[in-house]
Amino acid sequence: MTHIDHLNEIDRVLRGQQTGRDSLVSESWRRCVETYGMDPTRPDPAHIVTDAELREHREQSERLIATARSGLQTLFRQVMGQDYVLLVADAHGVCVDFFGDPRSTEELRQAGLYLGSDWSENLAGTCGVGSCIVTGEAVTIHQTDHFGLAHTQLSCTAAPIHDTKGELSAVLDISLLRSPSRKASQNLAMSLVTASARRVEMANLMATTRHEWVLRFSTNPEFLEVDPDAAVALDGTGRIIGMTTGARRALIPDGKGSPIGTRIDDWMELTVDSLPDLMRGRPTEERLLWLKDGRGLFGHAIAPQAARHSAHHRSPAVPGGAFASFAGPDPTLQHLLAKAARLARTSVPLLIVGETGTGKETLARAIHVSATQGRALHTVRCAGHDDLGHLAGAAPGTLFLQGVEDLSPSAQAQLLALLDRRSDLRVIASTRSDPGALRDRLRDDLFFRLAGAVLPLPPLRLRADSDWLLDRLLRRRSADDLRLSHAARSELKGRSWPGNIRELGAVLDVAVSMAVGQVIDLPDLPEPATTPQAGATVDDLETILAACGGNMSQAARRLGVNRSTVLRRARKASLLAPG
Ligand SMILES: Nc1ncnc2c1ncn2[C@@H]1O[C@H](COP(=O)(O)OP(=O)(O)OP(=O)(O)O)[C@@H](O)[C@H]1O
Repeated sequence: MTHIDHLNEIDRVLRGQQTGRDSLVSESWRRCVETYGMDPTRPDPAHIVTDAELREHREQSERLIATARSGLQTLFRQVMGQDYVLLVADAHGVCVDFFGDPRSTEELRQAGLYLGSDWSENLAGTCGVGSCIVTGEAVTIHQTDHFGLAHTQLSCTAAPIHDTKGELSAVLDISLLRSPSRKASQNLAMSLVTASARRVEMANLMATTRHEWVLRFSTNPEFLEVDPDAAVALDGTGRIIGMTTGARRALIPDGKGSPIGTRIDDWMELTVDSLPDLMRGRPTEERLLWLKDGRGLFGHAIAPQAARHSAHHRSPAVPGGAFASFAGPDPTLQHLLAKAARLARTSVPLLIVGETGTGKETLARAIHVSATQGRALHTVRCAGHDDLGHLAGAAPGTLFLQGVEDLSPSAQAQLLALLDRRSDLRVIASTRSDPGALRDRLRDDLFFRLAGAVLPLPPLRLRADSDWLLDRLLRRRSADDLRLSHAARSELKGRSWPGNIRELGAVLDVAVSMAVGQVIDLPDLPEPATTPQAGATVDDLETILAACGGNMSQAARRLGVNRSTVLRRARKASLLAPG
């Protein structure tokens, strides 16, 4: 095509005629003339920013460049034999990183394929980087797709790189000074550039969200762990706080809106508590995720890495990582978690003791996750499980025995034999019985194999962090920041919760669906499922009073007695000054 033909075609496109050009290209030509006032006949030289400006652009993209570099070097090695150059432009269109054959430096520089060249559409006209920035999509701008006559030899294929919030942060472009005339010759370039952009986004997400859960997913189980399609980062309540472009596309196929700030269970049949089931160690085919619209994907969860503390900061009171979201400001629980975090790194068998629904399994998973990144978690529900033969070939990792008091005598014997053979299985057991009663139910030799260290989880009525827990459970259930009225909060804090956190969760499920507007009020709460038990020990009374901040009426409601009874018992137990 001659220059005259090119100018004629632009003229025809401007007059609304179809010339067979991609609509993306003809729209860009229109913008060049009608919005930027450009003239295709004027030979526009490449726009190069000054050294000082380039330094500034590079400084702003520094982290991205560092994250992207090794992946881009690999990409460059793949394409350099075919005379491609590779450039990274920032979101303004300025080339901030560049890989090209040093022998062609001068020719490339003249074509504007060099550090500091500004490829924004309003300066360079229709071009790979500029059109990618305007459309937000991967594009190939091939030869005469370019607007300006100076660029009609080039072929440029560019893909956007978004930051973890979905904002455009850079453009990756591979260009050829001389290419075959068919645009389809650049299809391979398009696959390479989009795959590389996806990997840069993934590397950036992993580097910036180390202390959060990351859920990676893929339609293809074989590539799930080596090169997943997409990923989201989740905070401890399951809110999406970071994503790759692939994740936005998978969750919102029509591209309207952003999943940032929403909860993962708005999109998938999944809660943050089930993430440990998706960790490496379980066969990939079993790690299926279901999107709410029925599509299936394979998932791979990566647990938060514990925050590193400096030596003088190693207070056992603030365990991080998987333990961080387990409890709020309750000194007993914080102490327990610090102990659990230390024991997690050992092979000491652990026995977690607590009433139903107090979080024994949740704690066992947190210990597993923080101790054995990527190893298997085998959960055995001991009630009704008489044959443990299937564990003989279990992969190394954690063996969680849930409700160990229910192990039959024959299962106890099998378990002992298994533990003798398999030192690569770390045992965590949970029980609702107190350790004395458990010892009566198990063989002595087994009891002592399991109870290396005992971790007692307090029932909800004795926890001092009920405000924290209420807020956490509520955040996980409502996307629109529902609040509890003062009366509703006080009523919930006053209940005795025989079903503990599980029961509280179920009550909040009802309350969230009953609430009108932004506030959950008393009438939105379901009645307690059972009446409270009045027979509290002196220890319980003291702890409940402390957990209720000394509030006699709240303590009375938790215990199911009236206020004067609490007062009388507290005085009798010398918990209050007489008077
Ligand atoms: N620290 C926590 N924060 C939020 N939710 C929690 C916490 N601990 C437990 N839960 C929730 O409470 C419910 C019960 O937890 P879990 O199954 O761990 O209890 P459990 O003590 O093992 O119960 P059971 O003895 O009846 O099997 C689950 O839905 C879990 O997600």
